[in-house]
Amino acid sequence: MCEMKTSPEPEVITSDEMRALEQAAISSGKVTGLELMERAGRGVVEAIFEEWPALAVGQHRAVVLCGPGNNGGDGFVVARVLKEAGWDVELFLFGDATALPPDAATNFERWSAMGEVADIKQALHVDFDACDLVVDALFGIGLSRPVTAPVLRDLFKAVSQADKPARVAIDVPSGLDSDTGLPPDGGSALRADLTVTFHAFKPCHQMKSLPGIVPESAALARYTVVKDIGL
Ligand SMILES: NC(=O)C1=CN([C@@H]2O[C@H](COP(=O)(O)OP(=O)(O)OC[C@H]3O[C@@H](n4cnc5c(N)ncnc54)[C@H](O)[C@@H]3O)[C@@H](O)[C@H]2O)[C@H](O)CC1
Ligand SMILES: [K+]
Repeated sequence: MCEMKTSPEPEVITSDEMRALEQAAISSGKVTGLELMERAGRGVVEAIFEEWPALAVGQHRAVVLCGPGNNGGDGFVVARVLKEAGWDVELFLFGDATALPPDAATNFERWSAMGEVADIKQALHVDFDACDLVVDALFGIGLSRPVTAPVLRDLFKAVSQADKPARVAIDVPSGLDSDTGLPPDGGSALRADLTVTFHAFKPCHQMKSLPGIVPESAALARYTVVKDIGL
């Protein structure tokens, strides 16, 4: 069952509509992509503390999984904000840090000044049941093909099967197409307990079930919340 915590009239927009809104705001000079990313990352942390108030106090352990695009960029912001709050944060990157898009690269640098960036393969050695939080910043609305990389398939299974950690997806549970809510061509998808999306719901957040998805990679988000990023 996928519930959406929403205002009376939940707005739903497509990923193309979201990109157009972001681009218009940036082109108008109203805001920069970097500022939108900062607001997004801070909105994710806010949503985490609202959903799990116990995490808002004291020290906890987070694992942040970053991808090669701006969804990963949001993950670098989340990692930095949690570290600044006194958390123990481990960050793993899937992709080439030198090929990150500009805003993500800036946040890669900001994170690198305070913490390590390990290769995603190292995340397979993490005991996820010793973590309080796993942040999925691998893919958002830019997923363009099935997730088939073996390291990601193995990682998705390990995270999905862990009992302890709160699993939070940034924007979209990775591996799902944000407009269909399904993994393209039977690729893998990462389970989320909470998805934090921005400005408005996307069609994937309405999915009641994921027909045909491989059970152990069930990606159905229990809850989706929308955070305003000032668009
Ligand atoms: N645009 C903005 O100002 C903001 C965006 N936000 C966040 O950005 C993502 C969308 O970022 P984008 O770079 O367009 O896409 P992704 O990060 O989701 O992924 C693209 C990246 O991943 C590669 N890729 C796609 N599919 C696969 C695959 N199956 N296997 C391997 N690699 C894949 C692709 O080649 C790209 O390199 C959005 O969701 C938000 O999280 C901010 O939140 C707000 C500002
Ligand atoms: K994600």
